[in-house]
Amino acid sequence: MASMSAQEQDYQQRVFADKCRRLHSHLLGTKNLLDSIRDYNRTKWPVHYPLAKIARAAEAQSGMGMPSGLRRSNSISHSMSTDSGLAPSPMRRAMTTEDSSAFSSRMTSSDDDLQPERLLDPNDLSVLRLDLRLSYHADSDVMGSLEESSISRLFDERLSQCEVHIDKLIARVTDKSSKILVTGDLNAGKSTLVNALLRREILPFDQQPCTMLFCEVVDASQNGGCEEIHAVPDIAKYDHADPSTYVTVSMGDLEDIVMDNEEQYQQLKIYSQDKRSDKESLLHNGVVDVSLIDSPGLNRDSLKTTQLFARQEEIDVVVFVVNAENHFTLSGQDFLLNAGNEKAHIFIVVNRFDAIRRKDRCERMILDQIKDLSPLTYEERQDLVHFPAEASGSAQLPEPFARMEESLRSFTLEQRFKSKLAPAQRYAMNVLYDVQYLAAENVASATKRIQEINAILRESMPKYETLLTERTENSRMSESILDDSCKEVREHTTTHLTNTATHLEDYAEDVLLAIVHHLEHEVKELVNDLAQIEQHRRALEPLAPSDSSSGALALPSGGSDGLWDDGMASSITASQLASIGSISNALDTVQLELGDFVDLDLSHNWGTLTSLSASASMALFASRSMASNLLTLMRLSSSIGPTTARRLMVSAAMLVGVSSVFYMVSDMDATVRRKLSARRLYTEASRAIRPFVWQLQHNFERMVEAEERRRADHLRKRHVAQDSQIYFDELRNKAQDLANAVRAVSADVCI
Ligand SMILES: Nc1nc2c(ncn2[C@@H]2O[C@H](COP(=O)(O)OP(=O)(O)OP(=O)(O)O)[C@@H](O)[C@H]2O)c(=O)[nH]1
Repeated sequence: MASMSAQEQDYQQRVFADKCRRLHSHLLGTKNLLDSIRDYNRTKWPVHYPLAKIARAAEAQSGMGMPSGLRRSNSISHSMSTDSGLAPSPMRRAMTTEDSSAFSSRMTSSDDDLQPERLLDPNDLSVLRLDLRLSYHADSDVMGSLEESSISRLFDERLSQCEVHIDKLIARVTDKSSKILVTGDLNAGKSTLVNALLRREILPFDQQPCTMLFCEVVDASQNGGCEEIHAVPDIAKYDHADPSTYVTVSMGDLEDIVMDNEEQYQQLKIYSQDKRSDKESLLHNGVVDVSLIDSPGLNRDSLKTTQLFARQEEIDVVVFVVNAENHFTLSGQDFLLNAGNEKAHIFIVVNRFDAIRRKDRCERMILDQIKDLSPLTYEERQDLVHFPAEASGSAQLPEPFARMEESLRSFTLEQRFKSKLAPAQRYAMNVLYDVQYLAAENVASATKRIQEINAILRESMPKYETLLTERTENSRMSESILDDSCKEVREHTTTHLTNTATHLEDYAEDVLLAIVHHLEHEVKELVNDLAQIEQHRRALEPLAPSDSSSGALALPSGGSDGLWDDGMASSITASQLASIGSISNALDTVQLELGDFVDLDLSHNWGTLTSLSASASMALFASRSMASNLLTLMRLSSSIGPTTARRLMVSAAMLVGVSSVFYMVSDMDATVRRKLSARRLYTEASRAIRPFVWQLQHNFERMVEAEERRRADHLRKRHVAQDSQIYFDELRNKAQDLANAVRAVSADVCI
């Protein structure tokens, strides 16, 4: 790669600044989209996560016979996966499973430097894939076993993580410096390489593993030109202007700290002066501030490896140092596979190559490995894969090392877009592809939901309409039944009572006639007696003085001979009450009262009653031609004895009493008719039946209300689904537009 002129450098600076600005804006847009999805997921529509499809994709992936190292585990157990911009092909969303064979043939090809083909099924997610530690199968209904809310919560967390990562990418895009991570297996020669690039033996090196923490070598100009070593316990809080965030270490103690660090420091910041010119120095080069980070061996322990992965977003260039004697170990392969997802291009330095006897064979074998592990790196192997001889620190470096150094400088400086902006661009693209994919899934899900609800509403409509009709019909019918029932009760009651009253009347009449006959007999007997007495008196008349002054009938009055004493009255009243009480009981069902049958207010009506009874008795006497006999009786009463008169009067009193009852009973029908009017019977019956009608109508109302609530609930859900359909459709379009804009940032990457 030829060096750029000052003019070219200036132009490239401006282009780079423009790309940074655009990418920064798109990253913000992407973050806003995620924010909007989070909000929607929380408040309106739990985002449908296509677990089953992803499970099938995972199975299809494993069915394609990919090497185990190339398969993604179902669980994103590695934090690298969280942060990586696992790049899908622009075509991957359009692919179907039928395309999988074609897909597999494209696995190692590339149509876009920034969009390396993913080793994933098209129906898959990358950045927004959930960390579900499940062993699921395509056939199993995983969604069914997981609460929708749990998925929603996990998805919310994933979105949150993505937003945090985008914030870091934004910080990177606006950062004016570049970080080069030097990594590789234990004792591969990482520290030796960094020292060679710095032309100073700053970092300790040894035949045995010695680097125990990350050592970042930064140009001293970033520390006011002062050479210092800061041991940083918490790199997230580090501020070189705040001494409380680090411990200053002398150059003499550096080796001890690097070799013996026991987790007390996360990182060393080594501010070093490079007295070389900008053209020669990698740290200060006149274009961008570069720092070199030496790291512990990948296979030292998982903790440091994890830390390394977690810090991926801060790294612009990865220099992977591989020991030519060991080739790529498993940990090295794993790193390249994962790092390659975000850092499509890895700068590879094959160390200890000088010690190899069959160099061509070694070179071929290592390149073959690289071809599998990092296809894009392999494609640019001329610039990115180097086999330098050991840099001994002498002023005159071997030619392969000089070429490697120039390539690294060029890769870092001239292709900063690839090394610095591309990871952010790739990550944003992956997020936006995932958003499009999820948006499409949710549009489909919402559409399906709407169709289901429409089907439910359609199917339930006849039932609802029938219910409404039946409610109206029931209301009308129940009123009609009520009316009919009341009429029936009224008629039945009237008939029954009339019959009862008639029977009572007949009975009373029979009793009265018997008494009348008895009385007639008594009167006849009495008349006969009187006739005999008369004869006897006439026979004796000459012997006795005449007493014609007492010709009038003298009824006994007062004392125990009184006919209408209270005892008699109460006796009649009690018997009347007793007989009529049974009727009252029989009529309880319609809540009739005794007073409805007879006028029992005797205290007020007694006078009327007695006079009417007397009239009735007289009428009976008249009808039986007893008037003359009675008149005779009355006329002769003065001449009969008290015993005979009492018999007569008792019989007469009985006649009067029975006549009174007869009157009351004979009047009962009229009283019943008067008091129990048709309207009253109707009202009473209605009052008795109405609660059942109300209950029936209430039950119908409740059924209608329940159905209406169900329908309202479905309508509400359909409304939410329709909103979601619109929202996710718009989201898909926005994500697509944004993805195009992000892609366009790299359009003029080569100037
Ligand atoms: N022959 C040869 N030896 C090398 C080369 N590079 C490094 N070494 C030696 O390999 C040993 C380990 O080198 P380091 O730089 O300490 O390796 P490292 O990868 O930093 O080791 P750790 O940080 O402990 O993982 C040292 O003795 C170096 O002199 C090389 O290119 N050729």
